[in-house]
Amino acid sequence: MSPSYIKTFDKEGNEITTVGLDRFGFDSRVPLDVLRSLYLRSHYIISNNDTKAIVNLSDKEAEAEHAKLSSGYTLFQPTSIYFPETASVSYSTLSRFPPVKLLPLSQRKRVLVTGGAGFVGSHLVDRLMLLGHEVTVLDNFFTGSKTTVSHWVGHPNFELVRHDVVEPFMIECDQIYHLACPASPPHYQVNAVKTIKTSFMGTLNMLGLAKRTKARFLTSSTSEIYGDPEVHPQHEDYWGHVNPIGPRACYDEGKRVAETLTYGFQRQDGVDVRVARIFNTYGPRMNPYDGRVVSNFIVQALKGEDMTVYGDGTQTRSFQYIHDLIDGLIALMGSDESRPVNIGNGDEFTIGEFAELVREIVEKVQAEDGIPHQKRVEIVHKPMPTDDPQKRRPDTTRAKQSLGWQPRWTARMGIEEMVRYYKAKLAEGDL
Ligand SMILES: O=c1ccn([C@@H]2O[C@H](COP(=O)(O)OP(=O)(O)O[C@H]3OC[C@@H](O)[C@H](O)[C@H]3O)[C@@H](O)[C@H]2O)c(=O)[nH]1
Repeated sequence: MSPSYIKTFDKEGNEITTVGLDRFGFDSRVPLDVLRSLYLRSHYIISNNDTKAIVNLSDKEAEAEHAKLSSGYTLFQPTSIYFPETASVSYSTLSRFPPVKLLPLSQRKRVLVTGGAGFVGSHLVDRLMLLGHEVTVLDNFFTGSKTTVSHWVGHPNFELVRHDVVEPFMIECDQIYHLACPASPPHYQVNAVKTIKTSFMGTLNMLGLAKRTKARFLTSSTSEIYGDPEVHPQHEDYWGHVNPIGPRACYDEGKRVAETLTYGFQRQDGVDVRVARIFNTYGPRMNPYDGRVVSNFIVQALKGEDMTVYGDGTQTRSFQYIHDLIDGLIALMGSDESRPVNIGNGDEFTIGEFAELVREIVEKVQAEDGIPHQKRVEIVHKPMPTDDPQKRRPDTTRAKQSLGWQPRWTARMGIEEMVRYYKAKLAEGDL
């Protein structure tokens, strides 16, 4: 079956054609097709596993394939041509940028996104750009990549700056989304001192900037501030259960002190703050070697390798799709809610169950694309990492009451889209 038949339905069974919300006098909705056209490039859209057949599509055929998924937006695609004989890629710049809203100056915000070239940041940048804002991305490219936002380079509303937030940065802006920090346990543990320095000094610098410019400041906190929780599900008034000297502490405690700093600046200096506690999130543009569970499982299953469950697989997580998170972040920034808000999906899985779900979805997508069934991949067990939380599920009552926000994407729908994204990267030789 070709991707043209992909339809995405929300938890109530209604088709999802737009993402974003109409809240607080601000309509942040954009068509899903437009977003997809930014992360599923034309040669990524494939209908079989024969790499030569894919790359030999003429431009017109490739556009037609792509149009099935992102109807009407092929004009705005960069053409990246893969040459299998030499394993090289030829990139072109966009001939035209996707149309962005023409906002009156009074509504157009100057938005700074730290970590804007990361997984979450790049999806936020896509939204803010399409909505007509002026966006500056700060990134040191430690875990982020220029390719995630390269489709906006050259646009008059967009600026990309290589900068590490541990150093001060000056700019005039109206809003700051502070996302900069490695988020995957193997990445944030590889240089623990740098991680805590980023959380502390990076947040200090950005709060200083918010104080000077009177910008509204949103910091990306995490479910990890609850540690290995004794309260389930986790609501925002729970203070958490964190090992302050364990290998995860650089991140958990770093984010906790970032929250403390944020509310210090609010009380002391009147800075207008927002705190999003983000639960496990996945989606396209996650680095395939990021090391977190969703990307690991999908890439392993696609490559026919053993899927690695840590421990006995009875620990739980609740996974949210990237578009739901971005809806929540934009709604929170626009709202009057200055208390911390959990942004996450309440659908909880044991990691063992989740491995089986991912395996089943990968097999389904492969069958639809005519890939002959090979040997079923095995699920194997590896040692449990130290201090790995045993359970995690957000209580999102506050997000519902204060933001009118609830997640719409089911794990099945989100994983299926992410499988297609990685499958295409694999076919291109990019995995
Ligand atoms: O290959 C793998 C990877 C991970 N896992 C397990 O899957 C669970 C989830 O692990 P992840 O690494 O994806 O994420 P964690 O929940 O441990 O941490 C995450 O929490 C929320 C965010 O702030 C961060 O993105 C990240 O720190 C853990 O129990 C982990 O042990 C596997 O079983 N196999």
